[in-house]
Amino acid sequence: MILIGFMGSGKTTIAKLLGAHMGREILDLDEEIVKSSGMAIPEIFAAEGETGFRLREYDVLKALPNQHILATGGGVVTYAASRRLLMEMDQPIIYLHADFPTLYNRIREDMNRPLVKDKESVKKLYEERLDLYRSTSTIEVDATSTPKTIVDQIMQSL
Ligand SMILES: Nc1ncnc2c1ncn2[C@@H]1O[C@H](COP(=O)(O)OP(=O)(O)OP(=O)(O)O)[C@@H](O)[C@H]1O
Ligand SMILES: O=C(O)C1=C[C@@H](O)[C@@H](O)[C@H](O)C1
Ligand SMILES: [Mg+2]
Repeated sequence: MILIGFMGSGKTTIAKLLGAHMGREILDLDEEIVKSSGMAIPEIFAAEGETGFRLREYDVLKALPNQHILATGGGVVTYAASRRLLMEMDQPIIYLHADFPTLYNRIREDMNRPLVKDKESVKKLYEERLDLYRSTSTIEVDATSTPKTIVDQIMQSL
């Protein structure tokens, strides 16, 4: 199972709960990138730009085992080759959808997300990505409810 969605939609949070609920291992793509590069995400962006980060993200994704619950990074759908890899994994792809104000409130204070600068630019990213999340996913859930409700909704939709 693969979780996609904008920053703050709860991919990491929900993957942990789902993993515990289903007794399955979880992997977090952002964490795997940090492990394999030995750099924090803001450091990768500073040294190599978003382009370098997307290439690393693709390489790590390509090497991951398929049977885990995978929490992706918020921008993985913006790189066509990574999007294709996700779709080829032949797993349910769950899109955690929330409105922009809810997401912005969750991520505004977190310095670990280099693409979160001024509110308008984050909103633009959100709008540009909506169609990508929808066309990449097989299931869409409402990510504004409580984590437990979201997990229940995902379990029912499988
Ligand atoms: N359903 C929810 N209700 C309330 N708060 C939530 C919910 N899901 C996540 N959060 C909170 O929102 C913040 C971001 O969550 P999380 O890190 O899981 O998002 P993410 O989708 O993995 O983000 P990123 O793309 O940056 O990795 C955290 O502080 C988390 O506790
Ligand atoms: O939305 C994005 O483009 C990103 C989201 C995070 O999960 C990280 O993958 C990184 O900060 C980029
Ligand atoms: Mg995350």
